[in-house]
Amino acid sequence: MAEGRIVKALSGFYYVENEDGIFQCRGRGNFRKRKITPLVGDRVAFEAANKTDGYVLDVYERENQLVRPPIANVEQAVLVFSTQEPDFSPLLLDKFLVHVEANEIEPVICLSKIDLLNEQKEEAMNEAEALYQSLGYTVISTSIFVDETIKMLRPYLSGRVSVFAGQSGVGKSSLLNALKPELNLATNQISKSLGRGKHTTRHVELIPVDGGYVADTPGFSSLDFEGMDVEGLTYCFPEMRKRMNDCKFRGCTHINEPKCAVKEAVEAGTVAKGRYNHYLQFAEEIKNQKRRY
Ligand SMILES: Nc1nc2c(ncn2[C@@H]2O[C@H](COP(=O)(O)OP(=O)(O)OP(=O)(O)O)[C@@H](O)[C@H]2O)c(=O)[nH]1
Ligand SMILES: [Zn+2]
Repeated sequence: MAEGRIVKALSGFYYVENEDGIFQCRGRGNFRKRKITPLVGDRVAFEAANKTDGYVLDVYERENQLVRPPIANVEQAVLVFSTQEPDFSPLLLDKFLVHVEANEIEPVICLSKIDLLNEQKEEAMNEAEALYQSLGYTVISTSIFVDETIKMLRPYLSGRVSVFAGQSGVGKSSLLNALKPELNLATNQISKSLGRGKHTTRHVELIPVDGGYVADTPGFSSLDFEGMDVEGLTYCFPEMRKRMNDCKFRGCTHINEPKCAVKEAVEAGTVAKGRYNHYLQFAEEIKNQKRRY
């Protein structure tokens, strides 16, 4: 018996990679009966029939699982946010960070298209960079036209499974192409709709990049707060997590409670007001979601 990782699933085959190569495998082991669907990213036990084919026998327990796209065991999300075209959105970045934290995935914030910066914008981006770094997040600034910035990103991809995430047009495919030119992914909206088209179903594939794997499809295609409560939301903000024992009440949601350390820190300016306001907005969204069900 051997072990490996599913890097592609297509037409009933699982492509399992390990140090001996890639094996085209069928599932064996009553997966349907056991209600297990092997996913791309799964670590599996398999039996090689020869040097190229085999059978998946068992799926190891998952660290996590994204739904759209379906990928298991994602360790890192590269959150791509362009400084311009489209404009940087702190609200959306905070939303992505919450989703990443909730899934126990390590975020890397990538501020893209820095070649488009003007002086005024540059100042705002430097402030954003300082804020997110102060929260403990890794922030990298990139431009596909500046090789050194792409080089900065490479070490973060090594030895782990990553997805790129971020709104349309921020340059996710362009970055992947810059990291691995032979990928030749279509970039920009127009060439994409002419190319693969809407009606071709895409499969997810893990691509080896710099000693790690990157999904060829962006992660986190939906950002609703389904399944999250407000207390869970507080844990997705590092500045609140850090202060959770400082509030008067256990399980403080930092909204209306008296003697709240988070609200005091916002007043004192040691917790960013913008982040706190986003928190309030997400908490409201969660409450409204509950009311609907
Ligand atoms: N100036 C500049 N333009 C860039 C950069 N990266 C990407 N672009 C351009 O931004 C546009 C969108 O890039 P894509 O890579 O298709 O963006 P995406 O995030 O993959 O978009 P979706 O697939 O729609 O989610 C393209 O026209 C790219 O050429 C950059 O670093 N600098
Ligand atoms: Zn509090």
